[in-house]
Order: sequence, then structure tokens, then C-alpha cells
Amino acid sequence: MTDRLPHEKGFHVSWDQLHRDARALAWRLQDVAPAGGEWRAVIAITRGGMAPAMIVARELDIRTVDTISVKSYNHQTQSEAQVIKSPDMDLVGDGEGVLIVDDLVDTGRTLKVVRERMPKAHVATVYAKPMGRDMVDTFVTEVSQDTWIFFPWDMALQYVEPYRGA
Ligand SMILES: O=P(O)(O)OC[C@H]1O[C@H](OP(=O)(O)OP(=O)(O)O)[C@H](O)[C@@H]1O
Ligand code: HPA
Ligand SMILES: [Mg+2]
Repeated sequence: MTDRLPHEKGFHVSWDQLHRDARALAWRLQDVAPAGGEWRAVIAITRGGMAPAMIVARELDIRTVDTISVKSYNHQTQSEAQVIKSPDMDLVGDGEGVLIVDDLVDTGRTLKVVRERMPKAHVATVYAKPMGRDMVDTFVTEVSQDTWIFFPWDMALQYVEPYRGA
């Protein structure tokens, strides 16, 4: 995971916005569905991919959903990703006809290891940053590399002081 501290900008996503954007992703995916029009399964990249994957699976009426879990390790400046939970590989095979969903691509490290496992799968994210964009087949919104995306599951409503105090 990239450190959020050096990021210049923040892009705050509400549940409502995420729902709309994940639906927009499903809409785009309809047009690139495999021959016959059906994806065999959705694979969510945990944990951030689970909410978008649920929405996409609902919109496209895909009932088979599995997960892959990828953990990033930081060894000083070098960061690498490892699969710590695989989907059912009998189901997934080489990924043909399978849709992989994540909330965003940033550096592309997560998707690199996922793609190695399922080279023929279609990879979709809701948001994308330029460094990782080429790892994704379909996405909805691009933000700049120096933007940190804040997701609704990491946020809480909070009181804010008015601009002018009493
Ligand atoms: O393109 P990358 O640089 O690899 O970054 C993108 C990944 O980082 C975040 O997941 P994270 O590993 O923080 O775990 P989480 O989904 O459980 O929050 C995000 O949900 C993506 O999966
Ligand atoms: O911009 C981001 N937001 C949340 N999680 C992330 N993981 C990598 N980049 C990001
Ligand atoms: Mg993630």
C-alpha cells in the first residue's frame, strides 16, 4: 500500500458515490462480456474489492463470487505483494470468462500478482491512478497519482467547526 501522507490531494468517496460508480462499472462491463454474454464468476480482491464486486455481481446477475487476498509487504523501500488466499483454482482456471474486481489500482503491484495467477481474466476497478492504469482492462474514474482516495468504509461523519467561531 502506498503511504497516504505525501499525497497532495484527497478524493472523498461516499457510499452513494461508490454505489453509482460501481454501477457505472457494471454498465461498461456489459459491453465487454465474453462471447455468449456471461461471465463465469466474479473474483473480488479483498478487502476493498468486495463492495464493488457485490454491486457488479448484482447488476450483471453473476451468482458465483470468490475472493483473492493480496498482502503488500514493505522491505525498507522495496514493496512486494504476495497472495495469502487464492480463489478456487478449479473454478477459475486460467481466468478465461472470469471478472476480477477491485476498488482501485494505484501502483499496479496488487494486480500484477493477481494477473500472474489468472492471465486470461478481465480486470476491472472503479478508480485508477496513472501508474497502474495499464494493469486494468476496464475502469470508471481516473485520479492523479498524488491523490489519495478515501473510501466510505474508512470514514466517519464528524462535527466540523464553522469557519467563523462565536
Ligand atoms: O495498485 P496498488 O499499489 O497495489 O494498490 C491498490 C490496492 O491497495 C488497496 O488495498 P490494500 O492492500 O490496502 O488492502 P485492503 O483492500 O484490504 O484495504 C486497494 O484496495 C487495492 O487493492
Ligand atoms: O488512494 C488510495 N486510497 C485507499 N487505499 C489505497 N491503496 C493504495 N492507494 C490507495
Ligand atoms: Mg485492496
